[in-house]
Amino acid sequence: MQIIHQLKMLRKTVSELRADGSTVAIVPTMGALHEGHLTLVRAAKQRADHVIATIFVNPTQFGPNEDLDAYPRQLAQDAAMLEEEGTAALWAPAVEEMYPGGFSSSIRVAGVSEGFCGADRPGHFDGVATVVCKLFNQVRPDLAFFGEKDWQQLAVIRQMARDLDLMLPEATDIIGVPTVREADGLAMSSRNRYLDKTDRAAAVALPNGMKHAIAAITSGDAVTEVLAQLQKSLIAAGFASVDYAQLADADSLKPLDTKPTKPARLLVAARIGGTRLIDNMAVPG
Ligand SMILES: Nc1ncnc2c1ncn2[C@@H]1O[C@H](COP(=O)(O)OP(=O)(O)OP(=O)(O)O)[C@@H](O)[C@H]1O
Ligand SMILES: CC(C)(CO)[C@@H](O)C(=O)[O-]
Ligand code: BAL
Repeated sequence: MQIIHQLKMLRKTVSELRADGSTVAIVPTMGALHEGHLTLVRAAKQRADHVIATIFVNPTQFGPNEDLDAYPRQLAQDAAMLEEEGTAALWAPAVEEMYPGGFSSSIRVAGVSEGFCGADRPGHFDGVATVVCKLFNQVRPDLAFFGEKDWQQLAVIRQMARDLDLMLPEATDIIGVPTVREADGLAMSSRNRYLDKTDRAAAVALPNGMKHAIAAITSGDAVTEVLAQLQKSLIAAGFASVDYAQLADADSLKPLDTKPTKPARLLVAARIGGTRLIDNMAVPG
């Protein structure tokens, strides 16, 4: 597996991989890889001849008081895991390679980026959309794989790709991969490693509370009461605060206050021991 830090070299590698008509899939990440990321790589390998993984801790998607500096960086370990999965190349640019001096563009995806994490993390999805658009232009993949764990991110990327003509038939098809969970149900996330033992044990209240809430909504309980109860149960379990716990249309992410009549999503972000965890689950409509 080639580890590439220069855009010039990336372009050369991509054209070599494509020379015989092979297809290329991209798996964008911020590194600190876990089984969730590797599942994306495996899904990509099944659908494309070659997989290019990217590792870039993108400064423009972090707010001023967020964990940009603390975010785990372990390139050698990540590279070994990707190599094991048969990844063709790892694109790991430095910040200056991605954002050379004078960089001054930004992509804003209105609507779908505005509530939920977009409301709690101003500018976050502008940073995500801009860097993902750059990654697509740098690699020009046939397929791109993202996790459903970041449901709103996936919706933002799909909207951007539609709006800016980045999707098939001429360019990139975007594939969402279901959330990979720990044995107790907690969604895998690089940030789980911030949790101490007590908070890690308490964090299981998030998926458990969500499952309970979905069962209650499905059986006809009032949505607003169920969501209020979910928030209370998270605080009782040891979460410090709940940024949002909301039912929404699965595609448009428009909030819903009543039992859904078409596929919906329960989305939650909550903080425990200084760590912000997100999760989402399907709610049948
Ligand atoms: N548990 C998971 N299951 C499926 N996909 C995942 C999972 N965790 C992350 N991904 C996906 O991997 C890609 C890279 O995500 P990222 O590197 O931010 O990892 P992360 O674990 O989500 O980290 P963070 O703690 O920053 O949220 C994204 O498309 C993300 O949705
Ligand atoms: C898509 C992404 C790699 C863009 O930096 C990031 O937001 C992530 O890891 O989910
Ligand atoms: N997994 C989403 C990237 C972020 O939280 O910045």
